[in-house]
Amino acid sequence: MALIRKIGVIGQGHVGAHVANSLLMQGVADELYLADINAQKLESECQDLTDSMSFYPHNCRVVNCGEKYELLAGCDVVVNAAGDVAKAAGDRDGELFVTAEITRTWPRRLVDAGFGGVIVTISNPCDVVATEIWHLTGYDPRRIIGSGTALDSARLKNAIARRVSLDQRSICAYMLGEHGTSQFAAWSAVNFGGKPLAELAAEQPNRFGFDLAQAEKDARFGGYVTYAGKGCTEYAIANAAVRLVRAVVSDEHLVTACSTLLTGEYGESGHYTSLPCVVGAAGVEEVVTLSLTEAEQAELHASCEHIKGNIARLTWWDEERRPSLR
Ligand SMILES: NC(=O)c1ccc[n+]([C@@H]2O[C@H](COP(=O)([O-])OP(=O)(O)OC[C@H]3O[C@@H](n4cnc5c(N)ncnc54)[C@H](O)[C@@H]3O)[C@@H](O)[C@H]2O)c1
Repeated sequence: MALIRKIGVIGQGHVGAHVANSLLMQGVADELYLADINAQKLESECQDLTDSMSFYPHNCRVVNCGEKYELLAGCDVVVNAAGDVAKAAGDRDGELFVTAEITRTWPRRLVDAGFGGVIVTISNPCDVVATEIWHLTGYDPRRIIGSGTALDSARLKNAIARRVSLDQRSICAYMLGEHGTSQFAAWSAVNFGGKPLAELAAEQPNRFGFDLAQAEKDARFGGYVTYAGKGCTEYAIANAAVRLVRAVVSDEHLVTACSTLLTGEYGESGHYTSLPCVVGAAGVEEVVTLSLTEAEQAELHASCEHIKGNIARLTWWDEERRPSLR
């Protein structure tokens, strides 16, 4: 019996539509289940994707699920990209009350329909939404992955690669903490083929002794550069999310930054944020705790405080938790 890979995408805006296209371009899905409250947009996206089927590497059945989230219950992975990106123009937190409300709709319906897969959630503020999905579903937290700083880490590699003239994929570098402005570069962990950045900077200061603060700023605010001219960011986040989906469906045990529930790492617990994680069929299988410097740990704590502050703004949170979690 052939394995049928079923992937769902909730929200067919800029990001969700690119996730769908990227999944098909990379041949990751055999069946694609798309949902959105905007019936016309959804129908148009389904038409455009199926019109492209002759050009994708594999055939795929595309299912228009409308708002029937229950139809996604058989998926191996569901990607959440529902939101209203216009509200995030100046700050991702601007979408807090919008995405928090949206998240009160679909997760329970997936639970009640017997969903047994992994959720990759993109919608902002990413760490808060991931925490909320965990609270509302009561799932094993490893099954809920926030895309978190997977994207920001790619932006950091882009910023470093431009300065040192190396392939981005050959650089090990992480932005950690919140997928928001409180994220930070874990410079102490940056290495090239196993050689730490600090050693290279001492040996070749002209090439590797670049301005760390400026490179970090490029990563932290790269999304706003993209947003400024497009009113959204789409290619990089879609590819980052599909990378996570591939790691799950192929049980890759991929090491990547992503947002996961903290359970005591660096003294933090009870909410999602990004650390390097091992991602496979079960979702987040392990969290990699780095030997962060004291200054980096202070940045992580500040980032966690910001996420916890946003969670505290959602006053209905406790009443709506699933009983098993009270
Ligand atoms: N985590 C990241 O790195 C990252 C990067 C880019 C965008 N984002 C976030 O991803 C989300 C989507 O971004 P976008 O540019 O596609 O936004 P968008 O406004 O273009 O599209 C959002 C889509 O969600 C749909 N939607 C709203 N409520 C829904 C519901 N209850 N069920 C199903 N669909 C619903 C809308 O109809 C719309 O089609 C936003 O929250 C955005 O901030 C996150």
